[in-house]
Amino acid sequence: MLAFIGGTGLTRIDGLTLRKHHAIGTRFGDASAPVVEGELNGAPVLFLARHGDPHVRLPHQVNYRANMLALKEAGASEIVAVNAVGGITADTGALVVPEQIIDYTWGREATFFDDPDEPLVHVDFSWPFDAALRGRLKAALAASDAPWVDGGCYAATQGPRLETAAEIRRLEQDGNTIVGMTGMPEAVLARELGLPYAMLSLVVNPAAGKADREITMAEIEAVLHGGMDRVRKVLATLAASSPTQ
Ligand SMILES: CSC[C@H]1O[C@H](OP(=O)(O)O)[C@H](O)[C@@H]1O
Ligand code: HPA
Repeated sequence: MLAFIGGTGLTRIDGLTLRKHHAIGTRFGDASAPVVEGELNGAPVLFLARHGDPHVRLPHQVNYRANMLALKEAGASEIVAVNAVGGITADTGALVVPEQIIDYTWGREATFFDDPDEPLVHVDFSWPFDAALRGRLKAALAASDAPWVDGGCYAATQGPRLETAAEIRRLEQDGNTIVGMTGMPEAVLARELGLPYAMLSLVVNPAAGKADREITMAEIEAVLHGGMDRVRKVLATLAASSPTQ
């Protein structure tokens, strides 16, 4: 089943008809919220609120391993993760389907291979996002009237504070185009579980130093409101066009 992870501004999906809740405890603890199973645009889907419902867990407090395992146990066969991001070179309001990711987080539980008695696998992560799933996501975006960007690199920072202007300059020199706090270890855990994973990122503010003003939650929330409505439409188009599994 196609699964969605919603982040800031996407704690629930309007239009998702509820079938059941999976309250799954994993060997790593509980997921942020029960996994919702339902129907979106006539298609079966799963949904998980990354930060909980209501949104209570900060990015460094999310139990990413429990979230990903709970989705797999609920029947996820592929995952589209939605993120709010700052724009380094991408414009505010744009939807981005990144092609690469760089991990600047620290101290997070970032692997399932933590048991010395179990065989260790060094997963290939050259191309962190699934090409076929990205392709279907891009087709859904092309059918929408939303401005969107194909490609770019997501910088995963530790948070919960926003970055300094100097940090953003460094991230830009590294080749990053957008910045958020949750892409890692989520993306690599999906890879370790063998789940195709792609990200749909909404640019909610110019990254630090990219506009001549401070970043305020009020400006972010103003963009989130309309932006997540566009995201919901894209997800509904994607669900309806996805092979049922
Ligand atoms: C200023 S909002 C920061 C918050 O929003 C993003 O969350 P998510 O990726 O779950 O949409 C960002 O990573 C931070 O957690
Ligand atoms: N930086 C990091 N994460 C974010 C930002 C940002 O500017 N905006 C939304 N999430």
